[in-house]
Amino acid sequence: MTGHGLRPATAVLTVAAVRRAEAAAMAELPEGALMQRAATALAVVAGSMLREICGRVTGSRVVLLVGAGDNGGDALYAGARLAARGARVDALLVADRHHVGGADALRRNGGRVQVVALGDLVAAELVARADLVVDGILGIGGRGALREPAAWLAAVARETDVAVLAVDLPSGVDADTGAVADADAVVHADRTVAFGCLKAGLLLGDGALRTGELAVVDIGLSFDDVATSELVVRIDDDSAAPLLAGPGARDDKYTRGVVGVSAGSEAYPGAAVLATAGARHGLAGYVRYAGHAHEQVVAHWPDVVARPGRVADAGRTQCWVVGSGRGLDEDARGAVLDAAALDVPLLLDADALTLMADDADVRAAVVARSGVTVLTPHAGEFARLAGVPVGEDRVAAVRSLAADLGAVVLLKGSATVVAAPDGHAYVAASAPPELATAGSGDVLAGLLGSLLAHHEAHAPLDPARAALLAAVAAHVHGAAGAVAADDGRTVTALDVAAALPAAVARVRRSSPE
Ligand SMILES: NC(=O)C1=CN([C@@H]2O[C@H](COP(=O)(O)OP(=O)(O)OC[C@H]3O[C@@H](n4cnc5c(N)ncnc54)[C@H](OP(=O)(O)O)[C@@H]3O)[C@@H](O)[C@H]2O)[C@@H](O)CC1
Ligand SMILES: [K+]
Repeated sequence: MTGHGLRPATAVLTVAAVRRAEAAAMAELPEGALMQRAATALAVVAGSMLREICGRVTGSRVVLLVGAGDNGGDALYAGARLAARGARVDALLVADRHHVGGADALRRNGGRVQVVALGDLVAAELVARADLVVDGILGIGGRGALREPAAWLAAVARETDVAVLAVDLPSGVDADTGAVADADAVVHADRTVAFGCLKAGLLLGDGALRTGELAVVDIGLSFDDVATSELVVRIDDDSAAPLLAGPGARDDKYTRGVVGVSAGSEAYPGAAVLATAGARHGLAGYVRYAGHAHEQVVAHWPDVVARPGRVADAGRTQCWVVGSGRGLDEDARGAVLDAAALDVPLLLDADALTLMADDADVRAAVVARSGVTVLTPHAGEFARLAGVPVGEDRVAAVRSLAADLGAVVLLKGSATVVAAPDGHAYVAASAPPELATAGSGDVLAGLLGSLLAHHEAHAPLDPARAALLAAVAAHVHGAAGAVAADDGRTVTALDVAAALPAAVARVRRSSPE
């Protein structure tokens, strides 16, 4: 795959791919043009932050933390622009070398440049009293935790609560994984301006917690030559909207897709209610339920056709969802094996994943399937399936398990990562923390199964498209969480399900380019 159709806000590139895209762009442009684009965009965001913080740029106090590389260069040139607009700009050099052209530009516009040593109280005072600190210590060239004196100044900024704008990436965060080697030696940004594209470290792991509000600026990088293995596609409203189109005038309930749900049990009827709640709003025209909680399901949702029998006898569907609260007994095992034997897409969640991890025959039956299989583990279930914990590189871990099992894997988390066996990978990173509530995953499973059934009814799914739909479902689920949590409301899984129609409508309203 190539990156045609990607935008800076949806393309998540590895550092190696950024470097190549950067080199290709530079070869076409005058010397330094990319850095000037980056610095211009950075100065615009810094200017708007300063206006929010102190009403104007003129007379505001800006401190640049400047490392050895081009990240520091961006900060220095942006600082020069702010100085030209009347800001009092101090650059604190924290490495043994710096971008000379950037420092000269800053000086020419009236800014000050000084080298800082560990314990330099004048520098600490400048940071503590600044209206805005610009973090140009490390960008995509950074490795590991911040060194001194940068770590110390970052701590001063954290402790004094001064506003921080990170250049490209909060320094101390691993660009490719979001790993933070030392929680005491990392910048905590209020905003981050990323250049050209996203990096996984801005969305995943501890990095996501240090990024603050994220802006991605177009500096003219092309994504045409980015390999699948170097790319993760971030799902936003614009990319999700085309996959959420409503029914056509000629559709009936069957052509819209039939989704089957076998979730819940006598012990856990709630999971059945929640999974079917999600399935009712995922575009399928018909929801079947097969399992022991059929009475509770019908009591909640009269539109769901719910029966106590086996999956194999439930009638035709374009996707089965099996797992949540279904249990681990022989009957539940039979439901997984029945569904695995059908050639329609199959989504396995929760208990079905535990069965798959613990029972070699179940695992073999799932791996041997010809139809598309989607697995939706949380981190604990992932570890049981993979035999190792997720680790710091979530994208690599998900790609690896997807390839091993020949299945689409959706790893739930504050950002949800999805990969297909061929390496196509997606991230949905807009879910509010309120989604971390019991039963929310059951709603997601039903929603995704319904979306899979709907699309399968129109054209047979391949794993890469199923992975895209999985990420779209996670995005819509996140949007529903945000709708449910609006105005500070508390959120239960049923509230998330109830908010799905409004979330779908919100995403549909976005107008792709
Ligand atoms: N991509 C694009 O299109 C564009 C990119 N642009 C910008 O360039 C940035 C990348 O610049 P870059 O390559 O110079 O790397 P950068 O991150 O500034 O510094 C790395 C230096 O820091 C050092 N160092 C490493 N780890 C360290 C640590 N833990 N603690 C302390 N020091 C550490 C390491 O030195 P070493 O230790 O190896 O001697 C190395 O020299 C990018 O993020 C973006 O802002 C834009 O200008 C235009 C378009
Ligand atoms: K930075």
